[in-house]
Amino acid sequence: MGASRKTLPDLIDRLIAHWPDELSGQCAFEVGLSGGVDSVVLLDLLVRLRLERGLKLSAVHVHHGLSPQADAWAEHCRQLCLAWGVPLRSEAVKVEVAGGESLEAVARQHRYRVYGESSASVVVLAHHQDDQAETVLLQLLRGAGPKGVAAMPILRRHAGRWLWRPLLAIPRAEIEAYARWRQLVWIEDESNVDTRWRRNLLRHDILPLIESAMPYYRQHLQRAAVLMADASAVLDEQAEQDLLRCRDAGRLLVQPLSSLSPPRQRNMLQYWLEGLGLGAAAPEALEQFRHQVLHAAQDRNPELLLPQGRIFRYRGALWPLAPAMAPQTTRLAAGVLGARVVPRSWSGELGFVLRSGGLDSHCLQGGFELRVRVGGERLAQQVGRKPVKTLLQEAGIPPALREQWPLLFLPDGRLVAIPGVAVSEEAKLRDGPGWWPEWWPCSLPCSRTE
Ligand SMILES: Nc1ncnc2c1ncn2[C@@H]1O[C@H](COP(=O)(O)OP(=O)(O)OP(=O)(O)O)[C@@H](O)[C@H]1O
Repeated sequence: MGASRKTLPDLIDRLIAHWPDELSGQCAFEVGLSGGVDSVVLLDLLVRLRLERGLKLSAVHVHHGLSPQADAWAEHCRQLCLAWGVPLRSEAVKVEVAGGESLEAVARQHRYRVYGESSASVVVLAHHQDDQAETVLLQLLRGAGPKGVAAMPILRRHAGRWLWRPLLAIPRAEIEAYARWRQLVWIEDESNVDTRWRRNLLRHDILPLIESAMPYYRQHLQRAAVLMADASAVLDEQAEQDLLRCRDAGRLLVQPLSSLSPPRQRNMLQYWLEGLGLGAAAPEALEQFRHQVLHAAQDRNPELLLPQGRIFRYRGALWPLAPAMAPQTTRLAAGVLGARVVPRSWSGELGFVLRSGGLDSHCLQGGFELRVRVGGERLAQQVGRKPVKTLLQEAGIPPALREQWPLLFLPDGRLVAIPGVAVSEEAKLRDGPGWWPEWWPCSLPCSRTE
């Protein structure tokens, strides 16, 4: 095509003009470098800006080992980075598929994990406007809701760093023209022409037809994505507010849920599920469950099976249940008071809130232990010592969760609390608020801290 600098608007100006304010103080940037034209262009642009912007630039290549060309890509990235003086992190990953996941999805999970291990504060990816348009359409064709159709944001947080896609408003054709103008060298991905993949089918057979009638379809789909991102954010805010009314520690109360309109019930349930980390439910299955939760007879315990666990109704509340984890006795230091921790080997999260009837902080000073019930334990109450089993039953804890419910012991072997259920009369603070231990069964894997 032979575009010259005069006829080709320099992408670098666009990059500078749209540099996000959020990144103004950041200097360590790591480019996700596949070796394909998009990420080679992105790296070239940032190399050109390196001095002017004072960037500490590096790149990361994830070696999936899936394609016959995988070694060639890795080598190409190595040579390119050597020539441009860019430190390269090359990470080999083993892509193994289990239980219905696609190879691409697992490879992507590995990539994002590797991005999350970057020492840079900003990871930069080369998705462009055509990628975005394809993603929006694919999400619609899969029957996605606002969150899916919102597709990729230009900037978002990922594992404590920024994930930035500065080329998202640039069409593929402009990126390729730039690459030719700069005489860059890249590797073509042979799988990009295989129209057995839905994305490629869209790219090669369907979108050219759409373009002939609607040349601005990319911008319009990008606009739709931005509108959907707003809609999705508003729905999340609504769900947060509704959860405040319905959530009771780790469970969801059916009574306040039933007072919401059906769309708000669905929205809040979906949002709650996303936060639990048990995997997503198909909207049809969730709707059926919602209906059963509201209408099934009191002696029934309707449940919703999820990829990594289940949700069930028990005595007027919805409970999440992750697969049993064989909890082990776990020592925790007093430093966790006021924080939330996910103890290793326990599928749940422990937290402490200050409230009347809570534990005296003095008795927790030397730390404490979480232990699983072995049977016969008793907790001091106003009148005598009550069996732990009875207290769990009275608190409405479902049988399946009682076996995994933690008991809080002091190092000297005294039982002082059943988190979320009761504290010992002997360890209670009498004058003023003390530490009330709370237990949220089921937890987000990302918040695992102990
Ligand atoms: N092997 C890789 N190593 C490092 N970064 C990569 C690799 N593959 C892709 N990337 C980064 O991700 C960008 C998008 O690549 P690609 O379109 O292949 O990914 P995708 O799977 O379609 O998108 P997503 O990452 O959103 O799932 C690339 O331009 C590059 O910045």
